[in-house]
Amino acid sequence: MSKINVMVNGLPGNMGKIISSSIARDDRFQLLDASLTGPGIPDKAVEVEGISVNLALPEDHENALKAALEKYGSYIIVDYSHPSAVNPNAELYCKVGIPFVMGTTGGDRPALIQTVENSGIAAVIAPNMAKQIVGFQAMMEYAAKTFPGLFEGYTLTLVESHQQGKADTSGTAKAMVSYFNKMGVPFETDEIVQIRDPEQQKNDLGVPEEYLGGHGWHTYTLVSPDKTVKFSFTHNVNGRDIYRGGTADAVVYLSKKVAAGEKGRVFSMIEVMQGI
Ligand SMILES: NC(=O)C1=CN([C@@H]2O[C@H](COP(=O)(O)OP(=O)(O)OC[C@H]3O[C@@H](n4cnc5c(N)ncnc54)[C@H](OP(=O)(O)O)[C@@H]3O)[C@@H](O)[C@H]2O)C=CC1
Ligand SMILES: O=C(O)C1=N[C@H](C(=O)O)C[C@H](O)C1
Repeated sequence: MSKINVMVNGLPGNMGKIISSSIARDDRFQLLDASLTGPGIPDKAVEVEGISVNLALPEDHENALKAALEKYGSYIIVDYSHPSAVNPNAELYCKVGIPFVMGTTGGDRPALIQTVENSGIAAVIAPNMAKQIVGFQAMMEYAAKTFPGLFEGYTLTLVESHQQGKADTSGTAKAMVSYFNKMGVPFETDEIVQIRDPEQQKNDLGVPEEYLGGHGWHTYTLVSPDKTVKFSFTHNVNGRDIYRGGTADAVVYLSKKVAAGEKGRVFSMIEVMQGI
């Protein structure tokens, strides 16, 4: 079976490094020797598992995508870049005609979906590629659909902790808010409590020292109107390894959808995991 060509954008960032390495080591995929990077990156190339990956600055992004088409023919993009890049990168992918997996959070999410739906390509878009967290999301989606208003009158607190350099509020947390809203809890994403102070993370939360630079901790707490009942849901991720498997599954899934002729379609990670 021929390999799936994959361009990982967002090198030399945290996720760009870990995902490109994972793709390069997986014999289902061929990592492309080019990656779109950000304006602040001085390096011309980075080495990934023995592959010298050329880094294209924003002014060269379109040329880099087209050059990769010339060199590799078809390929799929995995984007783990920056919230500010979500919409412009997606617009460029759609303009050049490259299907993509968008792991980057933030940006204008309704506009992101509209861009793909108005295009001739397909995409997988998900704020969290960890399959177990996607499974939890699916449970929340089921509860919200099956028992709307379930937590009417309850109050929600949502606390998320990430590494100090994280550019945005947790996209995972924002996605979960919509399920609680459907279950009768009025809550706005600007009420999400973000913890970014390493000392607080280490001393108060108990984030292990070695993961202060890369973790994603989320706790959702619901308390009844008379305060006699409390529900708490927590998912704490240390490091970034957990995102590898879901990202690979999303690439394989999208490749099959492209081969089936899907155009103008956005797929979620729940659909990827259901294989539908
Ligand atoms: N879906 C999921 O499961 C997960 C999603 N994420 C998300 O992935 C994103 C990246 O996270 P992380 O790797 O930690 O962030 P980093 O800041 O470590 O890396 C981001 C990289 O992208 C570069 N960049 C900036 N603008 C562009 C652009 N227009 N095109 C390509 N690259 C660009 C940055 O360059 P510069 O330094 O110049 O800005 C930087 O090198 C975040 O949105 C995060 O929330 C993270 C983990 C899991
Ligand atoms: O920036 C991160 O690290 C993560 N970002 C994603 C998000 O914003 O939800 C997923 C995970 O929490 C890690």
